[in-house]
Amino acid sequence: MPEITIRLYEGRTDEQKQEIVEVFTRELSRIIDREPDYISIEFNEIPWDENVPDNLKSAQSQKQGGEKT
Ligand SMILES: O=C(O)/C=C/C=C(\O)C(=O)O
Repeated sequence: MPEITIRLYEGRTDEQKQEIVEVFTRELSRIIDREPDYISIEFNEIPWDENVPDNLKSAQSQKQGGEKT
């Protein structure tokens, strides 16, 4: 079965992951002409390191700030 494994930093939102699943499933299905039900997407969430992007750091700060109020 076609399977995609995506490495992502921890902290990506459920909405982002859902969109990734929808887009990658749709596009792989289209490209290989295979029903979407056969396609599997796995997320491999990795700890932050020195390369974590600023937009993810900002999103986490805003989220934590929002949780405190
Ligand atoms: O380098 C990796 O294996 C993974 C990187 C992940 C990101 O860049 C991200 O989640 O933005």
